[in-house]
Amino acid sequence: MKIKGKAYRTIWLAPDGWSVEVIDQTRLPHEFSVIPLKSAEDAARAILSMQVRGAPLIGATAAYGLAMAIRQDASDEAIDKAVEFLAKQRPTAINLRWALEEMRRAVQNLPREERVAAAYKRAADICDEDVETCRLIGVHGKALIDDIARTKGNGEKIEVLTHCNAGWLACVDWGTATSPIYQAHDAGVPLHVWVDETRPRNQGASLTAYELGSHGVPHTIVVDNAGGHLMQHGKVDLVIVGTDRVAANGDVANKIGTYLKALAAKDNNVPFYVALPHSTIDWALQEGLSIPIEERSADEVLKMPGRLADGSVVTVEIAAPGSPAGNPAFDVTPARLVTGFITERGVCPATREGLLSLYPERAGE
Ligand SMILES: CSC[C@H]1O[C@H](OP(=O)(O)O)[C@H](O)[C@@H]1O
Repeated sequence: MKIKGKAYRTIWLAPDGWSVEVIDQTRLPHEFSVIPLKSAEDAARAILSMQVRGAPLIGATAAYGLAMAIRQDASDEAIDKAVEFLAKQRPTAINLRWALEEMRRAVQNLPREERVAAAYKRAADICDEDVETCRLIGVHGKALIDDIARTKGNGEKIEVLTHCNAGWLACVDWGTATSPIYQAHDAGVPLHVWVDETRPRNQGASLTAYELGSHGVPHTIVVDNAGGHLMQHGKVDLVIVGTDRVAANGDVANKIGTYLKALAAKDNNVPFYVALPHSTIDWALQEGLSIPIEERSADEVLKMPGRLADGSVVTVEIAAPGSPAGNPAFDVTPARLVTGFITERGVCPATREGLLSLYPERAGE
């Protein structure tokens, strides 16, 4: 997507042809900072610190991290070690493990001297595939928005609520939950987005609002606890969120607070859709409550970054000194609360049968 008229992806090969550059998302929205990643260790650090974040982008970053590791040592042992080192950085998004296994498959049967080129090719393809996959998610999601617009009638604005950031900053481009929004907006569909701030790291207020504002999409930041109220008062026509892992039965792991939004949507008969690429489906997992939920630092709850009037960015304490804090980073929304999935292959019910209708090659797994 474009920032100040310049088109960006979230990760790209540096001019040296072997390292990569990424946008440091911990500096947004106050500072647009591009940082180099020159090793698997750099990639791991960027993933853990959330300089890069979002399931597809975590996978893409790890793919290049592994390619850089293979450039250093293409032995089977080194590859296995680098895969496990990168995979352990964040446990919930299945895209991390998916991308690393895709990379391993791309090189494992090759002679060592061919592995570096094959690794960089697969990492580049993972990025290119993600861009097209997210574009297609937008195509199918826009059709859904068009249907709602027809039902709502007389050109009224479509009100969409989203949680966290499942935008182009969480992917290589387009985003998952935001791709339908961008494509509908660009097609002239009148819409407005309620942006959940998404405590504790405020990916909504800091990243989704930054994205939508840069693209000219009308939006309003709201506190996480406002969503139910907005739905109760008929101010939400559709909820679209992203996901970090979908179990084979349709249960959805996503940013903490998603489950509560889904409960409010169910109670108010608001359609609740989850946008995802194929790489986010965990076909080996039969239900969602066994999805590992990342527990992050208490400091993310107890402290918050902000910009002072002089433009400097500081971190301030926002809680009672000495109080402990819990920080589960994700929750699991049962499939029964999900209206449907928006994927690159189309829209389906949030069931195993629904997923298999779009991915029949997975039957029998
Ligand atoms: C398209 S994946 C976006 C997904 O990732 C976010 O988590 P995090 O910011 O911690 O990486 C959030 O769950 C989004 O829905």
